[in-house]
Amino acid sequence: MMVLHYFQPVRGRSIDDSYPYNLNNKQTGRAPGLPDNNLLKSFVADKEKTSSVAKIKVVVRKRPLNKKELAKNEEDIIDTHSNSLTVHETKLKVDLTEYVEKHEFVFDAVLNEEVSNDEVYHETVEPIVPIIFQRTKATCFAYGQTGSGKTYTMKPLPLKASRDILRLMHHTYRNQGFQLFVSFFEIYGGKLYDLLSDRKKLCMREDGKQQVCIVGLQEYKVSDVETIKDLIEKGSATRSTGTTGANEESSRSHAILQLAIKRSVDGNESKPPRLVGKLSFIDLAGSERGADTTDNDKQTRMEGAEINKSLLALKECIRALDNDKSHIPFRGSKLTEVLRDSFVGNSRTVMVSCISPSSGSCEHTLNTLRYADRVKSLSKGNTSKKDGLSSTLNLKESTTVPLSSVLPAASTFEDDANDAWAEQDERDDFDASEEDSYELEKPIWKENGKLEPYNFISEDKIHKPNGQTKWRDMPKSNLKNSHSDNDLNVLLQEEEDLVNAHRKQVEETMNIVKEEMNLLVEADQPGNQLDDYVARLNAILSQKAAGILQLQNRLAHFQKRLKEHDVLVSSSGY
Ligand SMILES: Nc1ncnc2c1ncn2[C@@H]1O[C@H](COP(=O)(O)OP(=O)(O)OP(=O)(O)O)[C@@H](O)[C@H]1O
Repeated sequence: MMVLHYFQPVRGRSIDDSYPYNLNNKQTGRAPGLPDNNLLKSFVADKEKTSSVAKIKVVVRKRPLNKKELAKNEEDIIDTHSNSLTVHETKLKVDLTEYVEKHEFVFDAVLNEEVSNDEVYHETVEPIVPIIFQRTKATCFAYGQTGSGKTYTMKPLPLKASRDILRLMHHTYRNQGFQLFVSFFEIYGGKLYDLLSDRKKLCMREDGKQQVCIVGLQEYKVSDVETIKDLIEKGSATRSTGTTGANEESSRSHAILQLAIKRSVDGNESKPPRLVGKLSFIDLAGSERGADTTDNDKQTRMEGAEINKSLLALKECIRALDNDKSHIPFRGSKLTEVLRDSFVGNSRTVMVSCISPSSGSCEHTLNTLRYADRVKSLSKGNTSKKDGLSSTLNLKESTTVPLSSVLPAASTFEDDANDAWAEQDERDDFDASEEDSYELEKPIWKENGKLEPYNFISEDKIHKPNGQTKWRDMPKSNLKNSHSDNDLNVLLQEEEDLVNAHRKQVEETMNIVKEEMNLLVEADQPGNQLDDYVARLNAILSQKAAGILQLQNRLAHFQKRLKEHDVLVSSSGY
């Protein structure tokens, strides 16, 4: 079956389609660092252009074939066009002759192996930098199998973004009290560690408005690019890496680097500055690492299971949004709790799907592209068109809904916009009778050096409320939530097990078919033993039937579990 995917991009912007804020625009002839202020001002003032930045943008990046792949004579099976690509998958017919199945995908942008990291930045993050000053939270994350180029793609982006943020602060927004803060942490084995503070363990708390706060996370106030570079290098060196078959420097954790823009209230520097906007960069652990569960090493197996869980939870959140569910299971994993901001309110999300071009990675590449397709379909106002032969993994057009309209009581952009500068006051409205509430610690606020850790909330100084912001532990004790979320975790694992069992069954079927073909060839030979033929055919048919029955049972069990989960979720009031 030929699987065709026809999607129209929400907004297709070619590499050269410059907009007023293009600090490095060769066509303007201006040196980098000398932006055209009039153009910048008009751009920033122009709300329409700001809102034209797509809510979810999905970009695919294909890397070149690496030495290992070339040595194995693996072929490049991906053709890229301006914003579409074709995967040429080699398959076997029943008579064992080869044929090529073409899979076509269309995304907001497709970047081929010749595209530089500068161009990746231009296409992905550069358009969202100015709107961070407009009370927006934006997230950029890379997704893809181990060794597909996620880290290679993500690593340069924060530095480029902070360079542009600082330029805006020093030119367009000069003397307006904006400050830039950097933090960097990782999620490893379901736990959070501060990469800028000797991997100090962190914990998450949530306020009454479901705003997630990472307790103990060090934020550094920065005012120059060199310092940011040092911080990024320090954090990256601290990150957990290991070796997989595909990549010697494989990421075993999800790394999250955040650039927060804050502003002092009424120019009063003694008060803690308030958050204006935030840009988060997430380098996800390899999606294929989750499948590393057969590894002999227990540690690696556990890591694989954890990564699996978080990537499945991410998929589940996307599916819940897609299916118009009122309950979005953000609490399925630490990753989705952290990513929550990316999906609610006035947020922008850029997903870069990294793919390997090699024939040996075809299955993983198709999985990555289907995942990207799914995320793309969530885009507000998406006008996806699909061929009648679309894969079942594609989404129904009618299910495309604005993300903010399906979310629970998380704060919306409208809330923020109405009272952005009074965010602190809003938090004070949190019900003081809540148990486990905490006071916001006064910031450790020094101006004597260029690198200033700004400890938003220090774990060891948390104490009971006396009128300031209250925080509480992530509501594990909330039976209603924890019940359905624990159940969800089990369900996520069962879903993955089902898909793996299905995959295995298909592989077994292929082997059986080969055996059958041989048997038929032998049956046509003169002097063939009929008894032997009958016995072997019998065995083959029994093996086929047993495989199908086993998969049917597993499927029936999973369907039952899905129903139970839905009942549980609806009975818990979501
Ligand atoms: N577009 C590219 N151009 C040139 N080399 C690339 C490109 N993308 C990736 N590479 C190289 O491929 C290798 C694997 O890339 P990378 O470490 O970024 O993969 P990854 O997806 O982050 O893997 P993991 O999930 O295991 O951490 C690296 O040596 C990197 O330099």
